[in-house]
Amino acid sequence: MTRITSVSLRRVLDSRGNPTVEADVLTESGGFGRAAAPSGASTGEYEAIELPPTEAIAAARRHAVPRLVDEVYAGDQREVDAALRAADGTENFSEIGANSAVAISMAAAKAGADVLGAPLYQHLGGAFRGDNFPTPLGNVIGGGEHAKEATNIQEFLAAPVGAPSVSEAVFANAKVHARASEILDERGVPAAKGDEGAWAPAVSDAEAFEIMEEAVSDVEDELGFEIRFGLDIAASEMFEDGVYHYGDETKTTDEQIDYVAEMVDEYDLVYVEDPLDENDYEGFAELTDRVGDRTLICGDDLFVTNVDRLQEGIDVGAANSILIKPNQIGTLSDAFDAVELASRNGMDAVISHRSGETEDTTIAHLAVATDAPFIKTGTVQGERTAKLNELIRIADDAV
Ligand SMILES: C=C(OP(=O)(O)O)C(=O)O
Ligand SMILES: [Mg+2]
Repeated sequence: MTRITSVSLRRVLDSRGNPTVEADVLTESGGFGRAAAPSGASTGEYEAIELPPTEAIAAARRHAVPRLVDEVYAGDQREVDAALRAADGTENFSEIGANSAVAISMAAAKAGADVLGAPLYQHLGGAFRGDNFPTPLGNVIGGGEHAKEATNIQEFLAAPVGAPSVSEAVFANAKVHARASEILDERGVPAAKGDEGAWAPAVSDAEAFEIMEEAVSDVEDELGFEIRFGLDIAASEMFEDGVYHYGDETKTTDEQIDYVAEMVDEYDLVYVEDPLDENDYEGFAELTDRVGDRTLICGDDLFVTNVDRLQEGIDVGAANSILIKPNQIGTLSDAFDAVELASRNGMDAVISHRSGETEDTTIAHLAVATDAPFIKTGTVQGERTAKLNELIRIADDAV
């Protein structure tokens, strides 16, 4: 029933106005799935290769589509993803593009779910999924590669850890975002928005910490449940010539570790992503050793959703959490392998969007399917609310 009968690929717009790859997968019994590849700006050095969409589409039509159509069952995700890997023939999807691969992989999963009449999270995660929901990490203030002339730290993320439901968590983050805007106004600081819809004011990181603390605590008082915050430092983007650049100032690796450890304690941070350069496993391990008992130290550019890099990290205790971005590795099977390796080693897997997104909602289902403790998918703005609203629908069982 789930035999694939057609795979079509096209260029569509992403949230930055760039073209990206969208895939439609049809099965013999009329199952249909559609998915689009997201795209990063602060991409990790070791990510799978994103090709220009026109090239990725042409290569996938030539190499992948003939291996899928009439050959593979959409209901068998491992078979779909193995066909994509075989069609590509490289380690990093440089032949057909991780953008074509991930779009097809996710579209096939949706087509498989459609045939079974099951919601995607259940098709991917099994019948017992759907009772636990991830806490959304909401990007409230940011800069780095996502906004010019704003903070050095890429993302200040609200984390409504005490929210009684996913819906209340989603609305809490929106309130923190709105409160941060009021505080910026009170301080006379104008703020545009960055790629993910976070405020991108020209303030120092120190001031952003203060604003976050105030916004989070005001909304916590108003709503009556615990809200904390966290960071994506995206430190690889700051690391040049052996030091971390904060505007005109620099920090050595030891100073960076001290700084992050101090911020964890001063602000009771619940989550810190990419605090150090993507090649610095030892630095990650030292920081995790210092503060890993009270916060999540998460590897994004460090691990790039790749089981080999994750295993290296596990071997040295480099983090206690991994960020999962399916397009960093190219297929859902590879992303699941990374989640499973993390969980077998007592690490949390956090599911994430990219800074360039579409209205695709696959990651909301992936987070529920994998029982993720957190999902990072923005706070406001259509391509972010698409995922957040999908989480609310899943919780409401109305998908
Ligand atoms: C979402 C992120 O940004 P990008 O997609 O630009 O890598 C991130 O770094 O976690
Ligand atoms: Mg990151």
